[in-house]
Amino acid sequence: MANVAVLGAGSWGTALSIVLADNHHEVRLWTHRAEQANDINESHTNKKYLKEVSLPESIVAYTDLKQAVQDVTAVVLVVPTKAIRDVCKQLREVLDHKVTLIHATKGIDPDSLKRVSEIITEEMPSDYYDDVVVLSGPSHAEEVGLRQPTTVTVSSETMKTAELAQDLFINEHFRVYTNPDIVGVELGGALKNIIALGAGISDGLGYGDNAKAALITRGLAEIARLGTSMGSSPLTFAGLTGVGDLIVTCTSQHSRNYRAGYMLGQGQNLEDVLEHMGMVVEGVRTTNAAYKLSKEQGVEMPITHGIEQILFQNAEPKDVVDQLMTRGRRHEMEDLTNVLSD
Ligand SMILES: NC(=O)C1=CN([C@@H]2O[C@H](COP(=O)(O)OP(=O)(O)OC[C@H]3O[C@@H](n4cnc5c(N)ncnc54)[C@H](O)[C@@H]3O)[C@@H](O)[C@H]2O)C=CC1
Ligand SMILES: O=C(CO)COP(=O)(O)O
Repeated sequence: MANVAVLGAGSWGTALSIVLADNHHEVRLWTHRAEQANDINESHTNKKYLKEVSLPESIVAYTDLKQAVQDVTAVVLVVPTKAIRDVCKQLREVLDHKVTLIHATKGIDPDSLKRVSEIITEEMPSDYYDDVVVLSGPSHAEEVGLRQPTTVTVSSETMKTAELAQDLFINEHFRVYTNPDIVGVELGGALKNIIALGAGISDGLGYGDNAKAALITRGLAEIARLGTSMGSSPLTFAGLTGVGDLIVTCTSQHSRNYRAGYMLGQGQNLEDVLEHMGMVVEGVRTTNAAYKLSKEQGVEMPITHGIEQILFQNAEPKDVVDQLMTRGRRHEMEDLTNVLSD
């Protein structure tokens, strides 16, 4: 069994640590907060981020990054997108051997417009890993922590590295598939958060299931349009990291993006909503990134543009829905065929 460092002790880092501990790996869960490390090591809980789940004793929290990564076989990065570059900078100072480098973060950086694996590749010298592996899919931490059936996908440039990650995580509760389309896997995981904000907004406005089904379906069409324009396979968006993650995030009360959207739909302002959440709502920054990417790639993304207006231009959610509903007429089959032929 392996020694694995998990960097980021939020809800997802903690849930993934449970999966690894169940697979008999020695898990070093790194946090930059001493109080949280004490909570994990003394009471075997992570109260703020994954309450009501008790952690296996083989998960040990560290605040010293050098100690956390000493002699580990794999490093799993699970901090928010905003922190990835900084954590990689710290990691490269202390890592002194080659590891399997995995990330489970879902976002696009609005400044560089880079995917998370691209940021990691920029910051981490290539002699420390073969390829970066992405782990993504429909997987709320709250359910993974309770060992409820969950499926995810791992992806990297080479199948061999993806399979190393698959071996580390797969068990009877947590089924791990591989997919070679790293661009599509990362974009699906990041972009669905925008549509989940929209689904929450729609429910917050009091609209019903028809509206939500429309958002999910037309949201998937625009995710696939941007994804294929950036080199993804359209098929990936029919898989776990595409429609799978879109469904779970748009329909689950666990989703922070959905819940933040709901509060926005009810009329609260963004600053108050984010303060209330106290956990990362990746869709906010990713909306900004996707808005810029859609302009750069010349791809139509009306839902993303509408959500950008609500988040950053003070647009009224109801006006944005009205705008979406009264756009010029479209031919559905033509839209879908364009994605397939891109
Ligand atoms: N929560 C979930 O169910 C899932 C989350 N994800 C993704 O995982 C990533 C992390 O999300 P969560 O764990 O849910 O977030 P969270 O808000 O629960 O926790 C984030 C953690 O990162 C730490 N952190 C923030 N900045 C840091 C820095 N500069 N250095 C070190 N640590 C830092 C925080 O202290 C906190 O422990 C996000 O990209 C999210 O989209 C993916 C799948 C499921
Ligand atoms: O990515 C997730 C589930 O697959 C988690 O989504 P939220 O960040 O919206 O909670």
